[in-house]
Amino acid sequence: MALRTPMKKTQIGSRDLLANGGGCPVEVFCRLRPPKQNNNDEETDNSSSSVRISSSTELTLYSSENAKNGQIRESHYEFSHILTDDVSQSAAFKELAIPLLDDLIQGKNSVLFTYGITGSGKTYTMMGPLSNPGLIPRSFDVLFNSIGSYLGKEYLLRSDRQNGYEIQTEADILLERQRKEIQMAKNNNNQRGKMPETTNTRILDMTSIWNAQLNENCSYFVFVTFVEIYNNYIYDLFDDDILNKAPQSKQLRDDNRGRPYIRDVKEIEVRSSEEAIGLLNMGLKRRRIAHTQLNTESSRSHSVLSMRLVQYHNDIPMTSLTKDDLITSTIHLVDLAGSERVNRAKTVGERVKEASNINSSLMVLRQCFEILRENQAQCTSKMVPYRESKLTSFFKSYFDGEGRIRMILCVNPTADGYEEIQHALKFGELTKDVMVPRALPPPPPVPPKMNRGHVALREIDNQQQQPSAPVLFTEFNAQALIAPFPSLEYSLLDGVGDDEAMLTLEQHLRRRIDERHRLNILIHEQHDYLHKFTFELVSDYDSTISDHDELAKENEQQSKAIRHLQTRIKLLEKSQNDFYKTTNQMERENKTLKSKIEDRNNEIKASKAERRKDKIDFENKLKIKINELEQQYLNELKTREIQMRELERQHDDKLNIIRSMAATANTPTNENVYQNPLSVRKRCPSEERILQEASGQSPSPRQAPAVPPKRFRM
Ligand SMILES: Nc1ncnc2c1ncn2[C@@H]1O[C@H](COP(=O)(O)OP(=O)(O)OP(=O)(O)O)[C@@H](O)[C@H]1O
Repeated sequence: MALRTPMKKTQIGSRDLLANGGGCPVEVFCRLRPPKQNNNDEETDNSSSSVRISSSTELTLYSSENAKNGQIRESHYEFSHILTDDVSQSAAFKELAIPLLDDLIQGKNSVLFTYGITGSGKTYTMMGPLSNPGLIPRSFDVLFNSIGSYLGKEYLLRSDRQNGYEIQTEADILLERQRKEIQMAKNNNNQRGKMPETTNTRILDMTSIWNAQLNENCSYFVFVTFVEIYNNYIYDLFDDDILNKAPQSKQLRDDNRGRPYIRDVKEIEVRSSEEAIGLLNMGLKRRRIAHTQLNTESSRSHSVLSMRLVQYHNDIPMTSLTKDDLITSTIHLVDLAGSERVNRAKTVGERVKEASNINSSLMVLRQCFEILRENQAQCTSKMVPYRESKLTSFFKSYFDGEGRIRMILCVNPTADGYEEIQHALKFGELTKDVMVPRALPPPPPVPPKMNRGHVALREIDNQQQQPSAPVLFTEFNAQALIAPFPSLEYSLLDGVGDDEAMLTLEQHLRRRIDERHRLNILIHEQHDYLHKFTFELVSDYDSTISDHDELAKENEQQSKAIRHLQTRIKLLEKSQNDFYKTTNQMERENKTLKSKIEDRNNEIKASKAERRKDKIDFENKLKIKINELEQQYLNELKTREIQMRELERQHDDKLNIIRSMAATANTPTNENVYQNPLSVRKRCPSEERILQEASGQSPSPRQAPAVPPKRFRM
């Protein structure tokens, strides 16, 4: 049984491989960002440095501000290749990613980092805008242009979430398909009414890779994972959990071959580049939402997109396909967080913690490269501190030769300060000098020749195998090795010279030779079995040890957390006691205040009752007074009436006198004189006055009766 996954054990020893000429350098590319077109751009104004390219691999950095001694500062750097600011996205992709995709199809692994200060163009290089896509979208395009016609049966493979794949039965495949269809229907329902996202404006890369390893007789499967490392915690961007206010971080584990993987990470099979980009956009959207919820910045985290290609030879019938027949290869595309220092970014509070976490993880990356370089240059074996950050722990096996490492150093010469650029360039140059063991090519994806009998046998084998039994050990046959070997029959030597005896001797010797040959093969086979068995045992042992270490670490961390929590509980208990005391005190004060309020309320009630009584007294007095006044007025009114009547009567009298006088005046004078002696008598003064009034003369004004004004007392 062949172990066909292209994995090289880390325990083999990177130094041995390097010593045997199996090393290859970390490739570092420098990509310069063009200045912004806008002339008012602040970045251009603040420029304190400039870059001059001397050749396709060398550049010089100048400072536009003089150093203390008055000299212009300059420093010189060399890289694997320099991509000037006029290099297009498509050209950059061809230079940086096509060789890695070629490796991927050949079953080899690789990792590509973008490193640089914030705003230097890392995300532009990785993702790019829709109209000018970067490495990730183009990689998906080109991968599917190349292997799209040879995709294997959908859902045949499923990630076991432990860095491997399970082979699904027909029933599982059907179930999975139904599950996905239901999910899609749900999504469509949710999407109904919403504006569709505009993905149709994306420019597609039509490049396709052909290489000798692209075997048309193979079936290919593409899986994707997308995670971010933020504050030294790993979060799965495909996990719905990421949208929670407190998303769960994922743990790193070593698989049974010593390769680190993210436990329980969601690995999704994709069938086209559109599907992959859709997923990627969903991940980025979730990342933005999660960071908005947590009030953090997404550019302060490292993001890792992993594309995994799984292949197997079509000659292997699906029913007898096993995990060992699968060849897996991966490209990790890593967009590192900005490498600026805390002071430069003017960070405060939570941001300082973020910045120092970023700095420390980038610092550990730098230290790993530094120590690797030192170990290689001086033949020392200093321990490389991979485990000090999640980023380096995850890529540990790459430093030991699991695959090719490339780094793109992004630089914005017109905006970033001289020292910051110098820092980044120095890191790039240091990295370039590091050698990593060359990844061993995987065995070609050609299946062992099997006839129908073999296949049938294999299926019977599969049925008989206990799932938990170590497969290789069951194949070890010690009995066969100690089976009796035909001994040399010396009696046959007696007949030497006789043709027949010679023939018998020859046959006997041939049998012995054949038997020896068969035994040799058997020994080799058994040796191989034992070797692999031991290898698996060692791997198991290593992973158990690393699990144990991890658990011990976790245990220690949890004990620390428990101690911390106990201290907090004590503090909380103390403050709770204080709180109780204060509450009791306040309750007492509250009671006193309540009784005071009650007294006051009683006083208020009494005073209200008194007032009400006063009011009633007053109203009664008022009524009496009003009655008195009414009586007084009525009396006065009566007096006036009497006076008026008197006046009226006097008036009538006067009128009568006037009438009689008028009647006297109209009769003949003599007769009247004789008949009415009054007509000649002298008139009294009142008659005189009445006469005057009647003849139109104004009488002297009469005095109004002097009535004093009445005053009312209430
Ligand atoms: N090669 C380039 N050509 C044109 N524009 C570029 C290039 N590189 C970067 N830019 C522009 O520069 C700006 C900043 O780039 P980008 O967001 O990629 O920086 P970054 O290094 O990823 O920053 P951060 O660390 O904050 O994520 C963007 O507007 C981008 O469009």
